[in-house]
Amino acid sequence: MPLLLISGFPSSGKTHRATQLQSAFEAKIANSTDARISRLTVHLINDESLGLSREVYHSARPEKDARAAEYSAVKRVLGKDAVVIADSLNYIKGFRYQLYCEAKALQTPSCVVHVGTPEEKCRELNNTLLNDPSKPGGYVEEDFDNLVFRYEEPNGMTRWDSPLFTVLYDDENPPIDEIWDALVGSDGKVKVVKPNAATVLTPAAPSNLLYELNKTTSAVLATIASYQTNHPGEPGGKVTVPNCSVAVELPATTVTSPQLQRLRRSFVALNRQYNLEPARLKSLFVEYLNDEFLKLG
Ligand SMILES: Nc1ncnc2c1ncn2[C@@H]1O[C@H](COP(=O)(O)OP(=O)(O)OP(=O)(O)O)[C@@H](O)[C@H]1O
Repeated sequence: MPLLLISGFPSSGKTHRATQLQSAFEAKIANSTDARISRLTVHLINDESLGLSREVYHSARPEKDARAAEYSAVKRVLGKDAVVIADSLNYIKGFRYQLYCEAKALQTPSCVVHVGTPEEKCRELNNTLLNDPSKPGGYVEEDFDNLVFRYEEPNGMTRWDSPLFTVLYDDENPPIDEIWDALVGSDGKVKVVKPNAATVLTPAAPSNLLYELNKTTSAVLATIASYQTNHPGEPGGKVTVPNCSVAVELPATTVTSPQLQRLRRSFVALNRQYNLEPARLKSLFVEYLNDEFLKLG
């Protein structure tokens, strides 16, 4: 069932918002006369529920393990009659993308709540937590700075970060009804997301998937390179890709070959674990590029 991803700076108030949403959702479920809704439960997954300390963010390996723990915890409950609130930093775009794919593969909606507390306020809250051993949380300064530096802000223009709700520190409550509507639907209609051919998980990944991913994405880059060669000094433009229903929409700024290669590599890394339909690879990559180009302007 639906997935709500919370994302925000360290000590920004993510758990504060997650518990507000959890209580509000539980009240809606308790008051519903629709059996499809009244059987739902709300699962809050965060560092506390997973027994993780903030120290995991001090070095790469434990942090990676912590993310893997969150990922499996979300996956474990996602298919059940549950509304899952993933209340963690969720600061890496690729990680949010993977969770989005998990939800989509189960034909269930997802959305992102960005806790938009400014950095200086987060620092103040963080210092208060550090000085109060009776409360959980608080990051040592070096980890706090590092996490803020690496934070990849959600972008509502991308499919995996939308719908996106931003909650400011002074907002008394998040937009609960709108979020509920995005996840569960109004008027007792439980939402079902149309599966995307690309994200339906099939039992066994084709063994040549990595080969196909590399071949297809390289072919798309070759088409873009040839377009750029034929249109020197002209950024922007629409590139028709052979045998693909979607065209590449180049941004107004010039995209260099290393930039394109970087995007290609991240697409391959993100998707190599999914059993993607080879026929959909090309359009999926083009859609991914277009999403990324939108950010370049
Ligand atoms: N909007 C707010 N209004 C009042 N208090 C808040 C608000 N946001 C956060 N706080 C307080 O700030 C502290 C940190 O909040 P919280 O634990 O929710 O942050 P977090 O983002 O979940 O932290 P972490 O990054 O460690 O998971 C808590 O004491 C919380 O009560």
